[in-house]
Amino acid sequence: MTGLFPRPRAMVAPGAVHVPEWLSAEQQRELVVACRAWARGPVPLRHTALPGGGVMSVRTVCLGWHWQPYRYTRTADDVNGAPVAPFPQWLAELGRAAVTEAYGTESPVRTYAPDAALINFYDDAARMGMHQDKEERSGAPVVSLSIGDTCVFRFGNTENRGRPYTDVELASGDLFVFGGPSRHAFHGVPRIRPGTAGPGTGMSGGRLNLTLRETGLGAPGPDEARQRRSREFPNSSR
Ligand SMILES: O=C(O)CCC(=O)C(=O)O
Ligand SMILES: [Fe+2]
Repeated sequence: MTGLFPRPRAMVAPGAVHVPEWLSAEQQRELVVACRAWARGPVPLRHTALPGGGVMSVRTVCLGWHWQPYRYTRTADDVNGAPVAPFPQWLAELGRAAVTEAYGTESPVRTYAPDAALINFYDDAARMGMHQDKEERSGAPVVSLSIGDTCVFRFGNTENRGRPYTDVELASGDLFVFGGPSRHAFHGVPRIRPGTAGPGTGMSGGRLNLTLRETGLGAPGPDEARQRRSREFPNSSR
């Protein structure tokens, strides 16, 4: 929702860009509908079990690759063993548009090809501790889209969970992209601000966040396939 005061676009750290109100109201509603369908399965929205025995307060479902602490798999072995839902082409295109918005058309990340998404649902009490997104082998940026209640998003440094960090209010429709020198910055969500979402999202409460990532784990790309062919058929010109 457009507030009383415009919230300016900001470079929070080198490579970390906050673009307020990037998604239109219609895009937000469409994403909410899509997330509802993904939350129904084949893998349900669940509190991720942590190695120490606890569970995360956030509920999560994945696309493309299933994330569990601390790896990606094609099946949700810590939930119901089902294959993870596919990562749709339209979401990859939205991810490319987000990266172009953050870094400009001249940026080499025009080739951004996200193949995994974590869809996180936060109720009023949910939080996410400071962590790095580091199970990906690709150095490509992470694209984060927020819908529903505003949260405090803490964006820190690449060394440790503590200061220096910057607290950013992520509201419905906001885009946050972190790549380059900020790709492995610690970040987390210390607080949700209940009841702050506008009425137009189709959500009755809580906060939805989608992070899109390039895992670097997928099927071999053209270069890899070509190298393999030339190993197998050394006289081939391809
Ligand atoms: O909810 C957010 O804004 C951050 C989510 C996040 O950091 C993650 O899923 O790894
Ligand atoms: Fe993260």
